[in-house]
Amino acid sequence: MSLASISSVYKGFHGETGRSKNCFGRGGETLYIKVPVGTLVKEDGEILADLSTPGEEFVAAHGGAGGKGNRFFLSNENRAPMTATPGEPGEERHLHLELKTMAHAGMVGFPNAGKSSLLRLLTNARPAVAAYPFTTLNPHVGVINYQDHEQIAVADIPGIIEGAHQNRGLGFAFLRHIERCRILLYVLDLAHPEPWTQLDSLQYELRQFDESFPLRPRIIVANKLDLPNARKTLQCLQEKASGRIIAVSALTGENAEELMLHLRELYDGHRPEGKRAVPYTGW
Ligand SMILES: Nc1nc2c(ncn2[C@@H]2O[C@H](COP(=O)(O)OP(=O)(O)OP(=O)(O)O)[C@@H](O)[C@H]2O)c(=O)[nH]1
Ligand SMILES: [Mg+2]
Repeated sequence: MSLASISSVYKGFHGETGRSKNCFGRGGETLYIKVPVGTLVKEDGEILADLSTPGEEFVAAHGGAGGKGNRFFLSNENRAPMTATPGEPGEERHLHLELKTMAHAGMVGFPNAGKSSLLRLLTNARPAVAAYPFTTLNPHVGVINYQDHEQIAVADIPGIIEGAHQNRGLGFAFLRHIERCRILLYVLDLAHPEPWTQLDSLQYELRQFDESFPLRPRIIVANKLDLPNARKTLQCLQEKASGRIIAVSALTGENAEELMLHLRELYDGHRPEGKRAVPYTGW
């Protein structure tokens, strides 16, 4: 992802004083910020602008009015004016620019569910994996490469817990990184005795953030299928949750292909009768 480019232009009247010296009226500079996708936030946290069109420009601070150069004072009476006036100071502002992650699919799940492990299995990304919660502190994006050269970008964000919308755990501000994801992967942990409660909590937290989240195409991914009691827990989960559940093991790679194919189906929007998505063979 390219970083924001910041450009500035002088605003003001350029002039000359005397015969040889150049001088600018002291007007400030107008700062233009060009970002891929991001949010400009004021120091007090107020969102100033949501820049959602890649490459959109935003005037972050206006330059002051320029001063008048000596040419301005040129007249019939005064053919060589030596006067110039200072301009006004420009606007000064401290802004934070938060860049949003862009991916086709976003993974949400409780800490330790195995989101980062899955991203490592499916893509070229290498986020840290560890047996403690909140290992992931920043979003990561990996790309799944399909045999027909189609690519699907998947984002892994820090874990969400119950009450995240009230700032529990790491809060749910990270959800803004998957705001633009068309597809959501709910990653559940089959080591949890009741993963369906995780699903309910996740859906609830997501709805608090954005009403449209629960309406997006989703895949329920039940991870850690390799664990001893996982299949029994999976059966209960299938009875309690609606929609297709894909059980996988990020550890052994079991059913990873099924997950990738289903993701591709959702990505393509539909699967024409009789035509299968192209399996991934790069691993
Ligand atoms: N047995 C087993 N362990 C797994 C599997 N997937 C992940 N783990 C383990 O679960 C722990 C957490 O995995 P992570 O991938 O870091 O989990 P996460 O969801 O990214 O966690 P946070 O970043 O804290 O939200 C690690 O010890 C992994 O080795 C799996 O399929 N089977
Ligand atoms: Mg992680």
